[in-house]
Amino acid sequence: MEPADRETATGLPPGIAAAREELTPMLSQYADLCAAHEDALVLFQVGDFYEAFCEAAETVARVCEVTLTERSDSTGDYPMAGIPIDNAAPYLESLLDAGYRVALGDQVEDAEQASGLVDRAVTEVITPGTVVEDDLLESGTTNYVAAVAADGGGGAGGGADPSSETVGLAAVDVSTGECLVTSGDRDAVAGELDRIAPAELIAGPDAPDFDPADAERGWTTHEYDDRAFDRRRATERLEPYLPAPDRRFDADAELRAAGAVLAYAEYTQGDDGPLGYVTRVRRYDPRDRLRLDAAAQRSLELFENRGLGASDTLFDALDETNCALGRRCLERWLRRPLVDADAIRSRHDAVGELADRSLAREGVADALATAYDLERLASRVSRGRADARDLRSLHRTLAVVLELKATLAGAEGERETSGEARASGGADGDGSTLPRTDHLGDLRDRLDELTEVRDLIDAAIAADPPQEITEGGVIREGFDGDLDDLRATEREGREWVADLEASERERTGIDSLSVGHNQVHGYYIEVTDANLDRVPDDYRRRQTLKNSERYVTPELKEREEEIVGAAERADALEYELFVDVRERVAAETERIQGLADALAELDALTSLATVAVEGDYVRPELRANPDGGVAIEGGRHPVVERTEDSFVPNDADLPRGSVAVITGPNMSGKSTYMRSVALAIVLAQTGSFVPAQAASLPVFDRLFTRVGASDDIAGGQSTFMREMSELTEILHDADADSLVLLDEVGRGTATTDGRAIARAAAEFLHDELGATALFATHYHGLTDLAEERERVFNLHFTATREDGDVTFLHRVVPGASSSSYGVEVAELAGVPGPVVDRARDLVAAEEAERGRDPSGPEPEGPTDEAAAADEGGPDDGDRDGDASLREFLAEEASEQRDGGGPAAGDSAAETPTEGDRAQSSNEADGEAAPGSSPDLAAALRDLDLARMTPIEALNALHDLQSRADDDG
Ligand SMILES: Nc1ncnc2c1ncn2[C@@H]1O[C@H](COP(=O)(O)OP(=O)(O)OP(=O)(O)O)[C@@H](O)[C@H]1O
Repeated sequence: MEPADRETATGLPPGIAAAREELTPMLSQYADLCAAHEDALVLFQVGDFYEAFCEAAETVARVCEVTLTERSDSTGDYPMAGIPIDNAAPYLESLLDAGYRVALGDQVEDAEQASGLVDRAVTEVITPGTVVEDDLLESGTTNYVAAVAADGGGGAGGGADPSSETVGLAAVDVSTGECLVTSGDRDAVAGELDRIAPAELIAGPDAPDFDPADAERGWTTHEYDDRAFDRRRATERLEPYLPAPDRRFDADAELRAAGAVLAYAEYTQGDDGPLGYVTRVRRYDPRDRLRLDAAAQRSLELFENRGLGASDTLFDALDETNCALGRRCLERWLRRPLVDADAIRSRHDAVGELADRSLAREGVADALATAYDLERLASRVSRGRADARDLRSLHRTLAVVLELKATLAGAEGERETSGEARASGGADGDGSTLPRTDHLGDLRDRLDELTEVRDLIDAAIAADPPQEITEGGVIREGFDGDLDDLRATEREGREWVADLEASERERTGIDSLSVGHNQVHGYYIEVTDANLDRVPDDYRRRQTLKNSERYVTPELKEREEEIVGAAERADALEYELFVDVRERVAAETERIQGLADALAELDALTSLATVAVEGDYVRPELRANPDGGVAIEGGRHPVVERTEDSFVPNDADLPRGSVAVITGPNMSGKSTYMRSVALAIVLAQTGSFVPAQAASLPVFDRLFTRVGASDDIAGGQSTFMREMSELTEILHDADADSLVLLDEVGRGTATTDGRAIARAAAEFLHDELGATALFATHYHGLTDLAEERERVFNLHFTATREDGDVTFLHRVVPGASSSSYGVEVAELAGVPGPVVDRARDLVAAEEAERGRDPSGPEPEGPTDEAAAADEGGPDDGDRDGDASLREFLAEEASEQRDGGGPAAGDSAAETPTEGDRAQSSNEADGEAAPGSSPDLAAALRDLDLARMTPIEALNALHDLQSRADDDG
């Protein structure tokens, strides 16, 4: 959106401002609301429509694709555009998507009762982070608005020392009332923001810049009234939410962020005072959870998958939840796996119990599937936005609680027998009652039946009420005596009218006489012209039609007034009674939210149990010894196994603090293997079972991943620089309680530099940090680290060649790979024979060159040769120089990127230039083969392999092949 466009559409549109003095009272009211909401586009209720005027109208017409019309009054003509209130959601969504905040200027008094201009006020400001409308929200995901504030150190322009700075972060989900508060240094808070993934971020005056320049961060950032971040104001703001707020937080920055985010939330909800349903303002410490930053979440494809289908994520593999509450809970759990071993075991207990007892599990799942979104219902009730149908939904969900309790019910004695059942293997068939574990037992206790609320709704609200709450039919008969009397009067009156036709026909002898009703004249008696002579004296003419006359009688008039009066009073009374019932339910918001939490957890656990059973997962044993490592038997990748016909399980045995260097051909399964190990950790610490035959796992505090540049391209932003800054972060922050995954680190630069960086990083991880690490690499020279370092060992993947076909076994085996198979893989992919032959020659030439000229581009050093000698594999020469086709070309490409000059770190004097290299190769080759025509060779050299995805590389090879065919 153009800034100019935003300026004229939000706040007071210039066209209205220009005419401000002459405006009619209604447009003047519009102008006032616009002026009070400078950062929002005001939609102004006029009857059944939301209207906007002048420049704002133009924006609404364009964004919502509605017609731009004109409003003309005595003061002039104004462009106008409107959207129907009944079906506003899709239009509001378009405005939000276009980056607008929308203030709803609603009529706040009954138009019929208003004397003069109807009063209007902004009842809600809809913003991406604070929407509460179900139509605009995804049911299974949380929607946070967050605020950041900073104490000490350097703020945005402060220039002081950022290391002494504490950044406070508060996030609130306005649709459910959840509010989280934490603090840390800049990086920690940036990590938390990635985890929370707010839809909107508001920044305090001194907050560091967390602008999502990085396209992967989806939130919009904007400034909000600085005063909201003031310590005193924030304290006052927080008082209704939690007593003595200044003693509840660890840092002023937390308190100020929390005060500001709630001020903003209140503002968007119409500035009507504290939000009664925000009852759970919780402070947390990020260190109490497994820390997974955005890079780890992304590369492990927890919630997003760029390569495969969008639904091929870990979350999708785990999501067998039955209701929106459970889905959001599971998402929260997966974003913040636990680090407390007892808490993890407790979840495993519950999952195990639910997994063991299929009938009970299915019973729980079926019951939960009928539960409504209690959290959002509770917040609607509390905000006074719930209608009678919402209360009925609440009632139905409370009935589910009874069912669940019955399913989970366990007599006290049964818990004792459960110990025996588990000890004896626990396979007790089914039909036995849950719960046997403390965790499920506690959950059952937390399932608050809320009997009073259920009974109240049942007694008060009609079984199938209309959506509208002002037009009657909402309150059940028998709930209120006065209402019943009024409805009886109305009913009797209508019955009297219904009988009137028959009695008047009899009295007058007019068989065609009829009784009817219309909006304008009310009840009438209609007589055709042919019978007018028989009309009695007490009939008063009301209306003359073409062939008939309509009459009333004094009694009919009286009855009509009685009926209308009773109906109006009954409707008004119903509304009052409804509001009263809603307020009484709202008084129990906290209990309803407590129940919602319990249902959500139960659903998440049931989902994990279902996945465990259906996916053949095993309960991981948590290492009691804090120094224990990872031991997985027959581990699988939970997402890849769903897309591969035959997934090959692999073992993993990683002592604590060890570094596994993993080599093997492209596509052999290195990345998949490393991720399987990391995902087992994430799953286990989330409380899930893991896809393996057996697993014994430690509890890690942090999980870091760094995947090669080509695997992580996001909108062209992946650069070697970024790769290095992520590596820096890992080397800075990882420790003995971290699991680190490094996938082809260093491949975004020249080979010499890349392998040097990879080696140095591996050494540092091992020597200085003691982190447990998996390190996949094509730099075979790295494998000799195993000889030099105590806790470094090699693993590799192999391929077999049979009848010219290479088959990837996807099986991990100890030791270093003997070949990178780069050229073979190229051949397999269909690269033309002459290109493959030429590549082999180039490999050989490079090795020969290194052998001849010790001052040439840096070989791996003596350690490489030692390893090669030890290994004695079939392709020892390969290992020495990392001379796969791919790397050679990558080196070429990176040199070319650097302007055709020597790669960084190489000696300028001794590195051949691009031209030299091409020439010498041609000379070495003698006659140019068809495939090595200068064009083709140049095209091959031009390929920027370090920046290509495998598919792009294959396509490029395909093109080259076609060209070679043409040449040939
Ligand atoms: N254990 C396995 N069982 C079956 N198929 C597997 C297994 N591991 C990997 N694969 C398949 O092989 C493909 C390539 O695996 P992966 O990306 O892990 O290879 P890689 O060795 O990391 O490749 P590169 O070095 O090119 O990055 C996967 O997409 C998957 O389809």
